[in-house]
Amino acid sequence: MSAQILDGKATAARIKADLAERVAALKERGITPGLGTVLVGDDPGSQIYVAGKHRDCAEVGIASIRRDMPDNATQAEVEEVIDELNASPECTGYIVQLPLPRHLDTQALLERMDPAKDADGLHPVNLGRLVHMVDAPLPCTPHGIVLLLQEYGVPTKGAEVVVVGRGITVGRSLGLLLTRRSENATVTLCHTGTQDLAAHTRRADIVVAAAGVPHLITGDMVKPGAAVLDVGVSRVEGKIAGDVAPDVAEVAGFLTPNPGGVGPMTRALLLANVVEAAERQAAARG
Ligand SMILES: Nc1nc2c(c(=O)[nH]1)N[C@@H](CN(C=O)c1ccc(C(=O)N[C@@H](CCC(=O)O)C(=O)O)cc1)CN2
Repeated sequence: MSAQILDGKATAARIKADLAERVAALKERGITPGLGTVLVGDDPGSQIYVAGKHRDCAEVGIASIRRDMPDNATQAEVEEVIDELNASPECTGYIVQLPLPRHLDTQALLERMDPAKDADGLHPVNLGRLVHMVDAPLPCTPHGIVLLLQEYGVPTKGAEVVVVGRGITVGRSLGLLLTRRSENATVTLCHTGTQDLAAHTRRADIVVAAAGVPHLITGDMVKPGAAVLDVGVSRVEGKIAGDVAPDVAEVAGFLTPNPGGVGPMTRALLLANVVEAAERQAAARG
């Protein structure tokens, strides 16, 4: 048996085609959505992701605003850029690319952002809204995962989901999304303190691996027929290695490729947050 591929690239292309139409409609009303990115330092992965985000913007007609800063940028310098984007009428929404260099206070910078311009859905106000099940921009990777499961008819209602990794961009936020009444999954969040990871993953209908540990999830840790989503990205000898080992394809029922699975969905859902923010601003204008 070989798993059915959950094709994030193809699904993201459909989402982007729909967004391009919505952007065209906004432009007819004189509104051009703009995405800002704040990138500090020269982390190779972050450089690739930010470049991809701006390529996507060009594809759907969203204006790009890039603020690249050196690795030794100070907290005050990054705060100044955040203040500028908060005030900029051209910037509908923006992101601070993570991770930031260690000398910067990530939490303070995220909190300084205008929550109405938080295109990542990672501002504490927006995460708080998600906890309260109130409308807010959703974190991009978790949202992309939920849509990818829906696209391929993988049921979440009543499903046992094991998420490996408790980071805010994926694991913790995904737990919030999947336990909404609309998804109704039962979620176990595993992390470095989990005693017997395999005992959890073997029970799961859906496994989401977001630990950043190459080939952490192996075929013997997966229930036959389960859906396995590989979020982890490690660069080993210049090549991408996911958290999921190749032998999982022989056991799983559904599997995301990596690259080409969750990554493109993350980028598409970022654009969706920008377009939705622009539509909200247009509605407020009347
Ligand atoms: N502010 C944020 N920082 C980070 C986030 C995030 O959602 N917001 N998530 C990750 C990285 N990430 C988004 O920025 C991201 C990861 C992967 C991809 C992607 O398209 N990957 C491609 C492969 C690209 C390559 O490495 O060659 C794929 O999977 O096909 C996009 C965005 C951490 N930081």
